[in-house]
Amino acid sequence: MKTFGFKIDPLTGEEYYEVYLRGRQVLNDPHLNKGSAFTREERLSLELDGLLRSGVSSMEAQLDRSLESFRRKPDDMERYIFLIGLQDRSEPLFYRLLTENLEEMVPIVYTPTVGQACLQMSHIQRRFRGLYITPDNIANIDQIFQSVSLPQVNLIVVTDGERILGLGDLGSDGMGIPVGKVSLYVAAGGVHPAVCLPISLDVGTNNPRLLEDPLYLGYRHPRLRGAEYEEIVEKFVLGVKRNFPDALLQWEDFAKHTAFDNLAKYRERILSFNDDIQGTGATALSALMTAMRIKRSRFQDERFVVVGMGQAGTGICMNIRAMLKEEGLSDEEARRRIFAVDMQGLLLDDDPKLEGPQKPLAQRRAWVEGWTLDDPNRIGLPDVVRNAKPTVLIGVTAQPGLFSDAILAETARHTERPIVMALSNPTHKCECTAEAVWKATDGKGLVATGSPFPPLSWKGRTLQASQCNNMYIFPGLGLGALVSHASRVTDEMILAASRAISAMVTPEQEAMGLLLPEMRDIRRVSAAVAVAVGKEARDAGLGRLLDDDQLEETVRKAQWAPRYAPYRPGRLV
Ligand SMILES: O=C([O-])CC(=O)C(=O)O
Ligand SMILES: [Mg+2]
Repeated sequence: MKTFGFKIDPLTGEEYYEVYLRGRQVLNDPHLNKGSAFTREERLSLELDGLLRSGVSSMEAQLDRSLESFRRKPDDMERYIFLIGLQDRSEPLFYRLLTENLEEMVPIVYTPTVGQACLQMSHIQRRFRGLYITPDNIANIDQIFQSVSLPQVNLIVVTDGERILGLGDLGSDGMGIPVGKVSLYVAAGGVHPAVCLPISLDVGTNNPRLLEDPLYLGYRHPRLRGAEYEEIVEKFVLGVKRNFPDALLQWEDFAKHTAFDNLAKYRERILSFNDDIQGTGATALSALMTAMRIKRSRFQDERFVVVGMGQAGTGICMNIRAMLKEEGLSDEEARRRIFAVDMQGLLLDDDPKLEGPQKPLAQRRAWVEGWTLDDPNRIGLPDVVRNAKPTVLIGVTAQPGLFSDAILAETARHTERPIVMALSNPTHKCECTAEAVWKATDGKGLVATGSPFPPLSWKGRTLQASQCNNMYIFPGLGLGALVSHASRVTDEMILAASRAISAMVTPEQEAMGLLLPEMRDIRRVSAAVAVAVGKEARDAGLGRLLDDDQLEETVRKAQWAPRYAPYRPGRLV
């Protein structure tokens, strides 16, 4: 049942919501509730008289009150619970507070605190948000989708919870992630909250801690695998296509194999992308593009060590390879510059366990013949760093401390300005701290991390690490694909997004070592990404035929600024 619709008064041109609820139902709907800010007229017409205290607050006064409550909370988890509570009471107020305090609040509703929240989700759960699809209810998917009260659905973020950040299988406790991603779609991208739907595809969990926890709220069953798993995903995707034909689907925090399989299987069939492979890969590429500009270097002048061949690591390697080839290198020349390391050590071309996407990334055995090794049977990270002399070190392993002081010092011996990207989330999974890189490089290292780190004063300068997080990509990518009516998300659109982000880093920011724009500019960044994506979609014949100015105007208008719309009572349904 729809609770409201977007309307324009033909007489005055006024935009308003036509509201189909009355009384306490209005107050219980987070899209509609304005709390003490309902005007006297709305209080009468929507039957709220007597349900609210007499005073009428402005949104500004409500923001002051909310900020006061937020800052009174003793720790980040309590701040998270407070903000989710506010989101459940009033979305416009929550989003206004979030957009006005991005740097303070994004680390709470998103990485890293959202990770802590997911670890405890069944213990801190308040209201439920979005949809929970399980093997028990998949047969009713049409009914479930039809019951969504949003006026329309354009954006879906779905997880099956098997690889939540670097925290592993959290079952449907992982729903915090799609919820957090939607919060950033709205706050950073400007997508309207009433078109966004987070979904948990809850196919069970293999996490014994959850299966044994009496408070666990998910589908209490070992994970579906193989054909059973594929069938539920297929039914889910078909259900999305039938019920929300204009929606973009974002795959989030699946385990590696299902992430690659689902992306390959569905990217041509439904407008979709995988945030962890493509989003993280594209943000890392942006950061590298900026680093090349700072160092006045080219990709072909660098040697890249990438540790952790999961989704992000593979996506990053594929992007680096694409750039090397764009600079004119052959396949073999590109291969020589990328050292991909996983569980087994350096990937080598004669390894029978190599997976499909890893094959072009493996080093030739003959090329490493002369290397000095700690153990002749395995080429570990220290061996790679000592012999390959990387200029770029990228970690996506969820192994804290992997980039030890010794590894950083060895890297710094061979290059003055190493680029170090410790991308695992949340903070306690990071391969190294930003400070450790600066210490090892006398403040010269260029650093990006997945979770935020504080700046550091170093010999009279302020050094900053960029938060290399897919939040720079996905909100604008989604917005651009949607407003340009793209039929699918191509690699070229994502590359255009990477370039747009890097182009926004100013020379002053570069001087501080920043590789990505600052978070306070994220809405502008998302707009630039959306425009770049829309242009690429148009030029490839996959999107609307708008000229550049029209595209910019469309994106500008699409970005919702959180505020209360005026309400008028609609006929009750
Ligand atoms: O959510 C984040 O902060 C980045 C991300 O996608 C992940 O780590 O899986
Ligand atoms: Mg993710």
